[in-house]
Amino acid sequence: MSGKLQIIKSLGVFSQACAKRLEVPYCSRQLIASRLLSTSHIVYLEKERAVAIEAVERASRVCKAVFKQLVNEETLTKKDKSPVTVADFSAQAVVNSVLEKHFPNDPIVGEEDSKDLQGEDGRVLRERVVELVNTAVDKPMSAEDVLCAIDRGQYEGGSSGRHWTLDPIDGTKGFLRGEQFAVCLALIVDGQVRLGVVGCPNLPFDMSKPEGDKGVLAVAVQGQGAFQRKLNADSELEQRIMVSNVEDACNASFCESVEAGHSNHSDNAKIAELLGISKQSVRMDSQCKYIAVARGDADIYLRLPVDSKYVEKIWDHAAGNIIIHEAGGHVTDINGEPLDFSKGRTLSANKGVIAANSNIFETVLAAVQTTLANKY
Ligand SMILES: Nc1ncnc2c1ncn2[C@@H]1O[C@H](COP(=O)(O)O)[C@@H](OP(=O)(O)O)[C@H]1O
Ligand SMILES: [Mg+2]
Ligand SMILES: [Mg+2]
Ligand SMILES: [Mg+2]
Repeated sequence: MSGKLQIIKSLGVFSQACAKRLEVPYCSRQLIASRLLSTSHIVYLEKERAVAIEAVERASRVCKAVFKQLVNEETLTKKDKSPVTVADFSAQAVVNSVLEKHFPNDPIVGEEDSKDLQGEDGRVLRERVVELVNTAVDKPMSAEDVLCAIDRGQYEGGSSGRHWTLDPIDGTKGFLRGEQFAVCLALIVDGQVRLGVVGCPNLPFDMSKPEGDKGVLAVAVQGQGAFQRKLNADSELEQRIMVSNVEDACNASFCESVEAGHSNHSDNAKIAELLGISKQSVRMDSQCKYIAVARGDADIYLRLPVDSKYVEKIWDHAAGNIIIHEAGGHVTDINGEPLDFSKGRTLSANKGVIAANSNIFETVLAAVQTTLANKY
């Protein structure tokens, strides 16, 4: 099939799928299609999008099941890190085996590895993980299969070809507290993030109804906008999400990590003061912060370095990064540089992260640079 024919064929399916999501009338669909035909960088990842959603939904179910058991056994405050580790490993095995089934040649940069599950020392943990994984996959997996699936995440990443990056539970501490955490999966092609899916099991679907339905799945493909749907719901209906349109930074609200060790709360506060922000920051774990900005619940996400040594990991930012961009916002590091996902497993070319709606981004960046002048 010629390149052009392939594009047209893809667009046919794209507009059907897109129309389902957007619920736009046919004439608007034609407009979308003609706009896409006139651009030179059409990215069409319908299968990848569907598979990534399935993988994230399955893994999110496993995480919720682990948490329910913790609560039921009243072990949440007593246990050490191992229950989380069980969920982390299980979620990574589930996502990686879904990816392997559909894209056997795609390498994966995943946060976890199977070291702690090996040998006699890892037996108890391993058995628990194998049991959990088998509640979430179609074909039974042996212990060896599970360890292998986890270790498919050892890819070194880089600037050429395509690979996935996975954070099976982002916001481990939030997960343990029963607060926000996220299952985050992204596809990187030639160093650029092209697709991101973030499952947020504890995030209210509608922030104006904090006690209402919880569980959000946010998804974006480059050039196709950002959407949210209910996580693990019967309906696949999607709503387009957009960043806020706040124009004056002093009216903005910002979010930051709960953990002061992950983002510098005192520098964040100085920046807020410089911008004339009077609203209290919203503290939240995980890439749920990116989703909060992408759908306008908050206007700014600040992740300022705590020390000069820490290097951010690609799985902590890839999915959130594309969702913000596709929702109409901006993301850079503290120097105004785009996050560079082509350097391997880490964001070694970047320091810190700033995300905001496009209206106020430059003002926020200027305040960050004034506050941090020569610090890093
Ligand atoms: N010193 C540090 N600075 C910034 N991020 C850090 C950090 N130490 C750990 N992290 C990362 O912060 C992530 C959580 O971010 P947040 O505070 O926004 O919830 C962790 O992801 P995991 O929970 O997946 O391990 C971890 O990768
Ligand atoms: Mg993480
Ligand atoms: Mg993690
Ligand atoms: Mg971790």
